[in-house]
Amino acid sequence: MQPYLLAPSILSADLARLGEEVTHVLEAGADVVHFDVMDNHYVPNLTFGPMICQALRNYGVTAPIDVHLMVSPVDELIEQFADAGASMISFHPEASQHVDRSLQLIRDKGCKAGLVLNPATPLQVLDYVWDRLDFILLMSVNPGFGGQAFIPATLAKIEAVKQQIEQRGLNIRLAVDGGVKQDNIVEIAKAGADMFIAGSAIFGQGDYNEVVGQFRQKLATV
Ligand SMILES: O=C(CO)[C@H](O)[C@H](O)COP(=O)(O)O
Repeated sequence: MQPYLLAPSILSADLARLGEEVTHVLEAGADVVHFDVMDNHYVPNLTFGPMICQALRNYGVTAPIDVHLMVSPVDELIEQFADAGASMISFHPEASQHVDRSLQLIRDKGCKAGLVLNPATPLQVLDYVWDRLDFILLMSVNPGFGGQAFIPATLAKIEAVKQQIEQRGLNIRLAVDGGVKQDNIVEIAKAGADMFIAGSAIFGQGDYNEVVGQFRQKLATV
């Protein structure tokens, strides 16, 4: 497993120039494109559908696209995003009527499968589906908007999930999303995360070589 993955969230990109923005951030050394799908139902905001994912593939983006579904229900969009070029797909357990089936569907469609836990979601939702998971995404803000502050209680949760992954001897990536910045990424990595989703700390912050380089330098110290 590649040690640390940096996944810029396009929620904070200049959407009028999305193809260029994504290309630049990948050229600067980002690993994964994080795609926040919001339906104005599960969360009070509305963003991108599968057509935009397909448009990025048509534009020439070959990096993994990580689709975070903040929608309910989930199954139809799992199929559509997989067909549109997604590489990783995650959803919130409370948004699916049949979590086990939705996770299986993601793998059946050839993508990596993940569950997303909100800050107040207990870890018990992971029981009985550990073997269906390629990654777990811990939200460190409440979902729906970029630019929020990291919730400090998430650090203990990252440690607890990491411990369970190790105790079970599983090969599951642990991603953290929300309020991830240059000044807290080391603490988040030390707690056990190995994938970092950052929107407002990357897009719109000037030279992406410099910004992505700062994140990389911080991670190199862990
Ligand atoms: O899932 C999200 C919001 O629901 C975003 O990915 C997340 O908040 C990243 O944005 P920022 O880095 O600005 O906090």
